[in-house]
Amino acid sequence: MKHQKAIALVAHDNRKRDMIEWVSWNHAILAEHRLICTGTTGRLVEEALARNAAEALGTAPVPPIQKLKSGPLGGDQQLGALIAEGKIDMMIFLWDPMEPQPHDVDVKALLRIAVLYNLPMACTRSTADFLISSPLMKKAYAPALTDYSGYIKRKVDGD
Ligand SMILES: O=C(CO)COP(=O)(O)O
Repeated sequence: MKHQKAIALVAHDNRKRDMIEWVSWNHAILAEHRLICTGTTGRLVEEALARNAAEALGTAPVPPIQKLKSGPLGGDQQLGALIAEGKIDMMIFLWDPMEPQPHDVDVKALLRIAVLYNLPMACTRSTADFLISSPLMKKAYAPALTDYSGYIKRKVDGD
């Protein structure tokens, strides 16, 4: 991943306030990167950053924001596919530990694929603070990937 990072932002409904506060607080740093969000999170993030930018009289630019579908409508899966394609550099995913989601399987799949690809990922605001303030944010960085070639070449019934 290069200096400018593709940062995925996702928050469940009970965590959206946290996400909005976090992006507002980190507006200046986020402005140096690209944001990819699930639908509703993206709309709220965009509105919050636009509000901030207006208050700062245009001195804080709003970073480019790509909005995927809403999470339960396929957005989590779209994001998972982008991770598998190597198009996401890090993810802040504030998921709700107190309420089951209609798309629990998609949430689990997104978390799994992020771990599979050794993606820098924060699921709490405090970890997000550590990630965003890491010196690695300003550098190129290549997460070590597990070699799955043995798995890909394995013999299966029918080979
Ligand atoms: O459901 C989500 C993540 O699992 C988030 O989706 P929204 O950002 O569209 O609310």
